[in-house]
Amino acid sequence: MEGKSIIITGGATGLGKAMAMEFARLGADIVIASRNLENLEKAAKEISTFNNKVIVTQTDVRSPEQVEKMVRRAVEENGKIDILVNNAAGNFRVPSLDMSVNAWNSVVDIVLHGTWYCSQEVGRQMVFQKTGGNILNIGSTHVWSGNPGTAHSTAAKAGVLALTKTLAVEWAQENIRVNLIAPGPIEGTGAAEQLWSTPELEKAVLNRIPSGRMGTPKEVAYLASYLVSDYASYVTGSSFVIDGAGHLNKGGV
Ligand SMILES: CCCCCCCCC/C=C/C(=O)SCCNC(=O)CCNC(=O)[C@H](O)C(C)(C)COP(=O)(O)OP(=O)(O)OC[C@H]1O[C@@H](n2cnc3c(N)ncnc32)[C@H](O)[C@@H]1OP(=O)(O)O
Ligand SMILES: NC(=O)C1=CN([C@@H]2O[C@H](COP(=O)(O)OP(=O)(O)OC[C@H]3O[C@@H](n4cnc5c(N)ncnc54)[C@H](OP(=O)(O)O)[C@@H]3O)[C@@H](O)[C@H]2O)C=CC1
Repeated sequence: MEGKSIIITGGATGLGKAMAMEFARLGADIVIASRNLENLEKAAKEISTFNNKVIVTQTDVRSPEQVEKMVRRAVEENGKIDILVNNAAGNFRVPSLDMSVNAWNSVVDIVLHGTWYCSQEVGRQMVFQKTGGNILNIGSTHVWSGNPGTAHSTAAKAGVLALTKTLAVEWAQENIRVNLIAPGPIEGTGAAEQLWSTPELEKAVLNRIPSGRMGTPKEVAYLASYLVSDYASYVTGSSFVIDGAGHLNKGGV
């Protein structure tokens, strides 16, 4: 990945930071973008231990203007963009019948609209560069299984899956690959804080996973590294589940 210029939204925490660390270890230059500047600067210090270039840009992906600024900054600093990882997301548990309009909008705006704004802006830049490139979206297994209490996130991630396939087909002629990783529950992340914060919930989540444990952020970062690298040069429009078989029937009677 030496010389590759990679933007990771939500790259200061959780899975985004794990991907940023692994891509940096492999030699890439990293741009991390999210809202909390303190988190961004703290993460940048850690990511830059690999002696590569790390840029932070305070960005709310819900704002097309801020996304445009993020892309401009990345190009100013690194001369181009090779890879975008749409990882920023919001989620919380709320029964569908109690969900306010703002609650629905806040999650759909981050997950679906944010992914679209970033993809379109970066896609335009990649076409302008005539270099091709690739986009990796972070989805979720609950798109297929459903997940009571997170209707906003489930619906938005389903939109991201459909967008992945559509852009893969539309942009293949531009040599832009678009893929998606669908993680199941991963330990030590923002999802853990939002979705299984009590021991009872954690036990219930664990009980559904045939492998008997949650995934780690590093395991997701390894899969991401493959997908954004040239090893995956013929892989586009695909989604990859990483969940210890959690989306399958656990078996037994
Ligand atoms: C389990 C099996 C696993 C199954 C497998 C695992 C699947 C996991 C899939 C996906 C996982 C993830 O995405 S995990 C990602 C976790 N990380 C995050 O969420 C980090 C980012 N989150 C955030 O910034 C916030 O939580 C978020 C609310 C989304 C956005 O913040 P904002 O400041 O923009 O929004 P706010 O103004 O605070 O709130 C907007 C509205 O939402 C409402 N709202 C906010 N939190 C609420 C809550 N807990 N319950 C009800 N309503 C809430 C507020 O009251 C507002 O509505 P009104 O009062 O009406 O105005
Ligand atoms: N961890 C898990 O078990 C699973 C995670 N996923 C997906 O993995 C990805 C990472 O989640 P995870 O690491 O758990 O969660 P985190 O909460 O650690 O990461 C979410 C990141 O998104 C950023 N973000 C949120 N809203 C915005 C916004 N409006 N603009 C820019 N950045 C924003 C946050 O930073 P800030 O608040 O500073 O803006 C934060 O860094 C998400 O796409 C999530 O849906 C999917 C399935 C399971």
